[in-house]
Amino acid sequence: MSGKPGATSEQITLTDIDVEQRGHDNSYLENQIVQSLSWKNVTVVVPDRETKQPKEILSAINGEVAAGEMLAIMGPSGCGKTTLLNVLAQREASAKAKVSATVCINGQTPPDSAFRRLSSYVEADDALIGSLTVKETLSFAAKLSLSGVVTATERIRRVDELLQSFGLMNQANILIGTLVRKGISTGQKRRLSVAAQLISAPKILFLDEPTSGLDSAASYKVMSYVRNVAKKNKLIVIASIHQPATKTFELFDKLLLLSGGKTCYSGSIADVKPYFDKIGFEMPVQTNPADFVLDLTNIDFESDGDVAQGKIAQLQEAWASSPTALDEKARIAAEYNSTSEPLTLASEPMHRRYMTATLILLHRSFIKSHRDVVVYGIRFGMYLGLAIMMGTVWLRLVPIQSNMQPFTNCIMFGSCFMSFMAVVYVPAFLEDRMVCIKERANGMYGTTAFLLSNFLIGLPYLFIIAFVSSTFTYWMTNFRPDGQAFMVWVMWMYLNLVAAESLVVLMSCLFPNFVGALALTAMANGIWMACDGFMVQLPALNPFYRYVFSYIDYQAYVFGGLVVNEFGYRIYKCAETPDGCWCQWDTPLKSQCLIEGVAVLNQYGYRLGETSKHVGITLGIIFGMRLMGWAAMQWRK
Ligand SMILES: Nc1ncnc2c1ncn2[C@@H]1O[C@H](COP(=O)(O)OP(=O)(O)OP(=O)(O)O)[C@@H](O)[C@H]1O
Repeated sequence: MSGKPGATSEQITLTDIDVEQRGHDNSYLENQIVQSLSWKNVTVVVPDRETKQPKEILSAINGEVAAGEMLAIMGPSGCGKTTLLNVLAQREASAKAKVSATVCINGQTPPDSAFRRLSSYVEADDALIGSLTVKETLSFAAKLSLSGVVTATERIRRVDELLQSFGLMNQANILIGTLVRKGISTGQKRRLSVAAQLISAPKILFLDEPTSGLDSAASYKVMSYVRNVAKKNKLIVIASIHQPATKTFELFDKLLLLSGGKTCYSGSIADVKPYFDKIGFEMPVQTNPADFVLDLTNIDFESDGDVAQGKIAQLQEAWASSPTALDEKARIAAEYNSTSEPLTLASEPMHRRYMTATLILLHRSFIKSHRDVVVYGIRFGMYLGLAIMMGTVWLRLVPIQSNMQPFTNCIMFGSCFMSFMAVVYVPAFLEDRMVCIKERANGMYGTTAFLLSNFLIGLPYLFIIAFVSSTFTYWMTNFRPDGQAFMVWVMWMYLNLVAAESLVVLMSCLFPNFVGALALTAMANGIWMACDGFMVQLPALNPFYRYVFSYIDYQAYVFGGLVVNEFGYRIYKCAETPDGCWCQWDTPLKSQCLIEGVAVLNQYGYRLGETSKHVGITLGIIFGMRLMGWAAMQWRK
């Protein structure tokens, strides 16, 4: 973005007090800072997907919106609406895009941080936590953006005001809805998404397709709530919108119509018809103006491509040379030239207070974790079922030679399957991640607070799962009957679950879509299972798998730890034969027809006395996976 050196007029300073002082008489939402938002020469060039040559997807777009006005950005699919909205909101326009643009508030180009404090962006798809109620959603948004900035009483007042303003008072205590529990309607979710972004009192609101997926009645309702709030508080609203009904279209004050990345109209809604009549595209009476302009600019379904392109070029040229366009350009330039003080921001960016944010997120995750069965409930049930199944399949094994292999198999099955079943966590983590991405982009908190709270909230639940499931498997199977040995078993199972969940988090951060994350986690589990030393003992493992995977295979350390726990300190009876006794392994106790379990450890290459080292390595692997997950989320910013 281009900046402007040496400016002179009123300086915009947004302090904490500034945020708080919005009246106890007036609404806190009231905008007394931003008089106008304008932009000139917004041009975006991307390397074309096929030819790799530079391709202009937005060309020299100008526009302006005053306080209290709502602007609709419209045009056929692919005309550049979202790209423009992203540029105006100072977000990444498109992958590898080169952006040249001047975006001004009151004629000044504010620093990015000031711009972010003054604006909020509501994305096309709602990212809400389904297990929270409507009121809780707003309360957490308030805590995350305003803790330490306004008092708790003021936060509650803001939440109530927003519930009232968006017609959500009657739904305040209703859950938003999860995969297994129906909640509020799609239109109510949209209103809630907008309301949640208003809690920090932005002066400019960007809405990406706020009515997508809604019928015309619900679309009208959403936009009329937005309009009422915007008018009452003099907010600027800029929304990209598809095919609104006449009533919804008329809620807007201005239209910016794009086609092929260029402007075909920019101005008031009231002037749409006169303008198009004047340039020779007469709008029939009783026609929805939104439908009319979209039909005019959409050439996707035209049979004669050259004629259609010619029509679009005619519309673009007509606009570029129109007196209205030239006036608008001159006005924006004059406003830009008349001011010069740089904008400053007095307070620290909110996400710096990550300890506070971590605690608030922990509280929110706690509510989600016990209300939403998908998070831990389903896993608890599955692990319990698996534990009982294992306990009954390998029921009451006595310590005799012929049961040494079944004991080993049970350890292998338990450690691998416990890890594998963590894939059930993928959808819950992806929901949280999506919410985090949006809240982070609006400056509410950072990746560290999110991943730290996500890690901490899992620890007690995973311990409960490990303890309860181990209680069934361990005692029903008849592993070494010793309280301390049981607790060592629980510890390894716990580490296994924490590592498995860390793997899910890493894969979901690297490939944040359901199928991708699921497939990769399953594949990684397959590799860990194959290289954990049971299928092929480590000395015999192919060097590639041995050196690339086996040393970072947490399942290998878990399997080894459990095998040592069972066989390191137990004696088994050899098989009785008609000739007396047959021992599979020679150990010092052979003369007594007994085998020391250590023989099994020798077979697998495990040694006693390495538990602490292996616990340390497993903790290191867990830490490494979490760190890589963090890096992946930061990298995808
Ligand atoms: N790397 C690229 N190579 C070629 N074209 C690209 C590239 N990146 C973006 N585009 C094009 O830029 C245009 C603008 O995309 P954008 O998402 O802003 O459109 P839109 O109007 O919001 O579309 P929709 O209404 O369908 O969401 C699209 O036609 C898109 O195909």
